[in-house]
Amino acid sequence: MVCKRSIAYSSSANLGSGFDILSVAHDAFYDEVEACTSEGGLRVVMTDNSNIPEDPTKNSAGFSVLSLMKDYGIKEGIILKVKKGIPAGLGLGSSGASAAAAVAAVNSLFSLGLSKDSMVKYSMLGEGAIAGSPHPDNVAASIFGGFVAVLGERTVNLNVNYDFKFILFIPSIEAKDKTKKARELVPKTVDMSSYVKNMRFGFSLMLGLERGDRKLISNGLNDEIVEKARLPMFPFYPELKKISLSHNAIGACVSGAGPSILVLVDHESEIKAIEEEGKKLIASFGYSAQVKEAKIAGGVKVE
Ligand SMILES: Nc1ncnc2c1ncn2[C@@H]1O[C@H](COP(=O)(O)OP(=O)(O)O)[C@@H](O)[C@H]1O
Ligand SMILES: N[C@@H](CCOP(=O)(O)O)C(=O)O
Repeated sequence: MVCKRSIAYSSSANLGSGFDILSVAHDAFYDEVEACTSEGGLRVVMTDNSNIPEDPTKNSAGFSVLSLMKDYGIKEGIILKVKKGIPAGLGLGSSGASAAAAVAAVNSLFSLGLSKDSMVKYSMLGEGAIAGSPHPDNVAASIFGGFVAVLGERTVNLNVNYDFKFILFIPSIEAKDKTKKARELVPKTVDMSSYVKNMRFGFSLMLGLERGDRKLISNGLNDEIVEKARLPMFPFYPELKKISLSHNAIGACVSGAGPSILVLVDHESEIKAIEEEGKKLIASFGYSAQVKEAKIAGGVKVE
């Protein structure tokens, strides 16, 4: 039996107006996957007591590897041992990280020579299997690391020239098939005024990161379309954003499809006040919340 072990970090996708395009990997949590050769077929073993399905067609890691095995004619059996470190269903790219780690481990186990873009392609198929439609942003961040923009079949890392860190508010809201449901709320058409506003936000964020311009980053962390359509899933978000900005956060946005909220802070921000008042606000809506500080993380690592 030959094995390869990989780890992939959590991520926050969309980053305001970058729905299915922008994402960032952070060191808040990570998943581990060990891929070992074995007897015929593919087996997925969840090595913790998470209630995540072990049926490979219903597991983001399993589905991605099944697609890889088919396309590369891999006849040998594989066992995927998935150790979840990223809580599922909370907007932290949990399903995406498992898929990314699994694809990277199998790529190394069979020396397939996949490019990072190819690993994104296969990992996002796993996302599609559980969220109803494949979205590449979480997996791209887990694979490439840092801030990424998924531009079709190619993912590009954004240059970041500003020193900040993240506060993640992680409410304990259980919602089965959360991202699938959230994606059903996204409008099929948008009006030109919202489209133009969102393009402005997206360009502002990317240019702000590149130029190290705090005001541009702050202006970029907004969204007129998807966050608004999904607001019932995280009703505390508008007030939480106001509190964060009142204590000089750089900006705040929904982490992926939520319910977690990502706040960017720096040396000018009153971090403790943001954390304490934000937690109190979420509690006033009837939810407890974990508050976790994090920094930008690197890409998937294979031992
Ligand atoms: N390997 C996996 N890791 C995490 N969730 C998985 C995995 N495979 C399937 N799932 C399912 O995907 C859902 C969580 O993914 P999703 O709704 O996209 O939320 P998030 O990506 O924010 O964790 C859960 O219903 C979970 O059972
Ligand atoms: N672009 C996707 C991102 C989903 O992120 P997750 O961490 O909530 O799975 C979407 O917004 O649907």
